[in-house]
Amino acid sequence: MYIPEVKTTSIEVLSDNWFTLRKITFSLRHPDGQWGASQSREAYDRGNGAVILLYNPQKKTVVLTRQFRMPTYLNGNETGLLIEACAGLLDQDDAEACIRRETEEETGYRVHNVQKVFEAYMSPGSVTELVYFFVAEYSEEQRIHGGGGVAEEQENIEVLELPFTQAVRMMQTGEIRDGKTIMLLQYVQINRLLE
Ligand SMILES: Nc1nc2c(ncn2[C@@H]2O[C@H](COP(=O)(O)OP(=O)(O)O[C@H]3O[C@H](CO)[C@@H](O)[C@H](O)[C@@H]3O)[C@@H](O)[C@H]2O)c(=O)[nH]1
Ligand SMILES: [Mg+2]
Repeated sequence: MYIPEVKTTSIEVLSDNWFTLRKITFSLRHPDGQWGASQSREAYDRGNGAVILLYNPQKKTVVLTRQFRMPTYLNGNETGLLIEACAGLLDQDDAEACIRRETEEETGYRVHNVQKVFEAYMSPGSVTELVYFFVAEYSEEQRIHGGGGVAEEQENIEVLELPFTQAVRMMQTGEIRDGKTIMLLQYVQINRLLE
């Protein structure tokens, strides 16, 4: 594997509103030692994220959320509503602390053991974000409120508890079409956590 040397010649901030869009101009050194031509790439920095799938081995159910996602509304999702596993941006927290907080805010469950299963860049050509993936068992006793997200942020998150078999069907029909959610549902399938 050849690891290229990178020479960054400029970083321009194109937008710095809620998150930051930068244009980076750079060149890479080829295996023959020659520097390649200068190239530019835009990179959208919205920090890193974490996502969790809650599953109940007794009931064979999972907890998902439904919320309005403007970028999907702009691109073919007629209602803008998207079914997703609970997720959030890291802020200053580590990934596990973040996902515990988000789980409580969005779903109303206070989970005990959370297990990290993998991490992934979700859009590596354009978005810097690295997402940390977790699963956790949940039960009714762990429910401390109805969930719904942070009111001041107008999150309006609906909490869905579905039979796992139904969630799997919804991936096949396209009713579930969020990447991180599909990855976690498939993790549960492959590792037979609900059989
Ligand atoms: N005002 C304003 N608010 C924003 C903007 N972008 C996001 N927000 C708000 O910032 C909050 C972020 O909520 P989190 O729960 O921390 O993040 P998330 O939006 O659920 O993100 C998760 O899902 C994303 C999509 O799959 C992931 O990309 C992300 O990593 C994370 O997993 C939400 O209330 C969202 O509406 C913006 O441009 N302007
Ligand atoms: Mg969220």
